[in-house]
Amino acid sequence: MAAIEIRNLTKSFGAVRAVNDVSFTVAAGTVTGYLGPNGAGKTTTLRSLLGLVTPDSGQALVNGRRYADLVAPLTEVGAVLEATSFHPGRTARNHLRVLCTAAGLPDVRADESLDQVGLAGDAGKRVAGFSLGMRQRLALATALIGKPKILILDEPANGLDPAGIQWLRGFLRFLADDQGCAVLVSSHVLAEVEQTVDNVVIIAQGRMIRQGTLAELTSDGDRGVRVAGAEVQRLRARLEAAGATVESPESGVLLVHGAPPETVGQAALDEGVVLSELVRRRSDLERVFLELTGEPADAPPEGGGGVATAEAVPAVTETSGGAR
Ligand SMILES: Nc1ncnc2c1ncn2[C@@H]1O[C@H](COP(=O)(O)OP(=O)(O)OP(=O)(O)O)[C@@H](O)[C@H]1O
Repeated sequence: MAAIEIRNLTKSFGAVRAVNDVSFTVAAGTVTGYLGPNGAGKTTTLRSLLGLVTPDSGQALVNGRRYADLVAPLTEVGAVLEATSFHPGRTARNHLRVLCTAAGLPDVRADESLDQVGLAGDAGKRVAGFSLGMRQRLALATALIGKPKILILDEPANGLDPAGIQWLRGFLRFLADDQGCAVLVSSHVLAEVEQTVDNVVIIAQGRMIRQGTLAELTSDGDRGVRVAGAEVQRLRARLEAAGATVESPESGVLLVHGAPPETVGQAALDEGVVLSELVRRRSDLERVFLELTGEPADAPPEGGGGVATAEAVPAVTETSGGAR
């Protein structure tokens, strides 16, 4: 039984079909990125898992049951939803202690959870003075209070600075690898999750477009081998004879499809051609994501309803071979 199971989930709000026949599972010890542009249906799916949205049809199950049927939900599932609100006058510690009391958990879990998310030094401070990033960490501490083995996180990186995002990546891997948790994390910013997740589920306009392992989703975007050098044209005939398709997008550059880098390198060696560059051009998840969601892959990121991308991550990653 999968820790998280979404089975043929469908939910409409009036005329808007927010989620349309979506199915996927998340296993213990893995992190799944739930990706899609704004309004894709991610939050509706996650809220269905937490019993906050009633599906029109299909199921959203945790440990094989509906959230409403869990006996001690906080010990099975922890969640961070968007726009989590806290009582501003309460300290972080008191906020969590209230939760401990309500859930029948020992008070000590409040400080332990704050420690886990790096807020131990802020336990006695009022939440009113917390930055957005600190609130996100507090929300995560809230999710962890019952030591659940399932984490459902809606855009948890919102408001975190680069160091905070780095910390979150490591923390999610720790939860999956060391604690055996099943982690489902939504995002519309690919760069936030692509270094963290094992599996990816992509939705757009309520429909699931693609799912698979990160490796599967990035390997099928092979964009050829780029080879450069003053005499590189001399390789063309040999490569074409080997069955490759060769383009020359600019002087001194060949783009080779249908041949691995080794074949291109061997051709250069055999012909005695000096190379200044030899790289396998491969799509990263971002390019795959943009293509799948119907956005022009080379377009700059849009604001508003578009897909956000991080400036630090180029739209095209060029690697010199090797599986990621
Ligand atoms: N309670 C609601 N009432 C009416 N429409 C809703 C409601 N919740 C979601 N929707 C609509 O359903 C669609 C999917 O929204 P949802 O919040 O699930 O998407 P999302 O992928 O989480 O987007 P975002 O990243 O912007 O939160 C959107 O068109 C949204 O306007």
